[in-house]
Amino acid sequence: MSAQILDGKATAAAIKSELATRVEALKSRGVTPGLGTVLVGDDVASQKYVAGKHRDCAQVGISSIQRELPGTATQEEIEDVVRELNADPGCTGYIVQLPLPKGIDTNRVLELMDPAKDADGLHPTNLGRLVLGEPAPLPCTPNGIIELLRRHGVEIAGAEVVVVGRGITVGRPLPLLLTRRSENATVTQCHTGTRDLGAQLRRADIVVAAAGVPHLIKPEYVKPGAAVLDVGVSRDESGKIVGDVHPGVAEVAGWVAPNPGGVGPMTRAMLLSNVVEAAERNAG
Ligand SMILES: Nc1nc(=O)c2c([nH]1)NC[C@@H]1CN(c3ccc(C(=O)N[C@@H](CCC(=O)O)C(=O)O)cc3)C=[N+]21
Repeated sequence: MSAQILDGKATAAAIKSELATRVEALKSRGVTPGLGTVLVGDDVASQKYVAGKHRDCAQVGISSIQRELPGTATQEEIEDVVRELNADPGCTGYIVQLPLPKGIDTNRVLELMDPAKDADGLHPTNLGRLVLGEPAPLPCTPNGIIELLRRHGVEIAGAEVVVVGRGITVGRPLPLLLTRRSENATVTQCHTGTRDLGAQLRRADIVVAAAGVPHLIKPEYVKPGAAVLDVGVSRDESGKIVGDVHPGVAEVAGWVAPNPGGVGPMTRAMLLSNVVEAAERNAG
């Protein structure tokens, strides 16, 4: 028996069509949401991601603001672009595509962003608001994971969730979202220092693999029927994406989020959602 698919591509398409309706309503009130991207350097993967985000914007009716700087850009030049987008009334929200080139102080750039325009939900002020339970734009990948589970009817309340990874974009913030009263999951956070990963994973109703270690999650670690979401993006010699979840897991799990086609498209949909929400908030 093979697992059912948590279809991120189809779910993201449904969310985008809902967002398009909300954008139309905003436009009839004279407001057009705008998403800005700041891309520094010529990393091919980053260029592809950013291009994808602007394609998404076009589908939903959000206007795109693209800023590109060469890999030789200085700290001051990057910060000037951030200040410019902070001041631009046409820019509802924006992201600084990560990673930034070596030698750039990334945290200094991110802290300079206007938290109200933080489409990633990763500004220190907004992460702080998440801890405090105050309204704020939510981190896109964790929010996308919850939305993907919810829209497939996977029960989160009362579930034992094991999150593998402690990165800033997924592993660290995801447990904060899952343990809110509105989600009510019980969460264990594992990482490369976890003594017996298999023992932790075998208890899990939901596994989120965000460690960036190819095929870390083996079939024998997975409880039959569990939901397993693969957020790992490593690449093999030919440049193909290799996830954190071993392909054999699909024979044991009840649900799997494939990679690609699972969490990635949801991340992009939640980015658009943060921009539309910010525009609605501004419109009053
Ligand atoms: N400030 C910032 N915010 C980010 O959100 C951010 C970032 N920097 N830097 C890089 C990572 C990576 N990331 C992805 C989002 C979607 C897919 C995605 O949609 N992937 C497709 C496939 C894409 C392919 O085949 O290459 C999928 O999973 O089906 C992938 C990767 C966002 N990131």
